[in-house]
Amino acid sequence: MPKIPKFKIGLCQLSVTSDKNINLVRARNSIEVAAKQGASLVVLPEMWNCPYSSDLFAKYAEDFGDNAASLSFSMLSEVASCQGITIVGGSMPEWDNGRLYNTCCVFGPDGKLTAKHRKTHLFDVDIPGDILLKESDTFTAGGEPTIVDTDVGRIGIGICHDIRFPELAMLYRARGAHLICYPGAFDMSTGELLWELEQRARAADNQLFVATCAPSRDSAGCYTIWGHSTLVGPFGEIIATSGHEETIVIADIDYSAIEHRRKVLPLEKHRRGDIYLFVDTHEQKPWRIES
Ligand SMILES: O=C(O)CCC(=O)C(=O)O
Repeated sequence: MPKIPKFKIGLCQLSVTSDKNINLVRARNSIEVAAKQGASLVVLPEMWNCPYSSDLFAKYAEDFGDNAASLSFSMLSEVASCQGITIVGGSMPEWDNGRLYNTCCVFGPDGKLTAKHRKTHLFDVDIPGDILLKESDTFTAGGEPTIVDTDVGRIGIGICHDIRFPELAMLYRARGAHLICYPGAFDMSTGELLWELEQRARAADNQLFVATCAPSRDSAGCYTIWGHSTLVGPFGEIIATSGHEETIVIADIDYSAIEHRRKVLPLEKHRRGDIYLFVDTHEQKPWRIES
């Protein structure tokens, strides 16, 4: 069990502009307000410091290896330590050795980086008359799942399209995650139908908490964002959610609900591994839990 079984989470749904400095100031303010309202874990949206636009990712990207040069990285680290909170830092475009990644950095209450997740499933989509996007033209996909022990429990990280893959969430559950955080930026075409469904499915199937955080609809970028940052409990129930405008969702998490749900409905015992295979990639790859 984590050090704090009960705590408040803050989901900062931010309006992203084309001015990175403004985005940094807004994100910092929002994190501070969430912390003042009692949040010990704050989650930011996918691409909170850069408009969601393939032609801009490279321009806004920073190299997190050289902390001093990365304004966004330093800001998150500093505000985490000033407020004494854990931050799941949404995602930002990252340069590393000439490659561009869509990356989520997690910071502990001492301001230290505890984990880094690079979006593993890139969003390549072509729905005629609706949406055409090929993230893989711009980004390199991350090669690893990311699970991290924090002051507020064991957290698995996914970014947006990663939520569509139940296998990743199953893996996090198998490794003892209490909560999966998915910074995301679903657009209007798949958002209305699937954003909530995917979150509730990942939470209900795995009997754990799922938190998502998106930019607000008025954000700059190449497509219109659905919004609706949400916290879902281990029975698939929506605990708190938002509309599409800039806001902060503050909600209580009580991890004893996980134990309770798993006791009254022991899905792990019902699982029929004899008729289907749950491939635990732990067998194939050494597993690393960051802390
Ligand atoms: O999977 C989807 O429908 C949306 C994914 C997405 O918007 C993203 O990964 O940025």
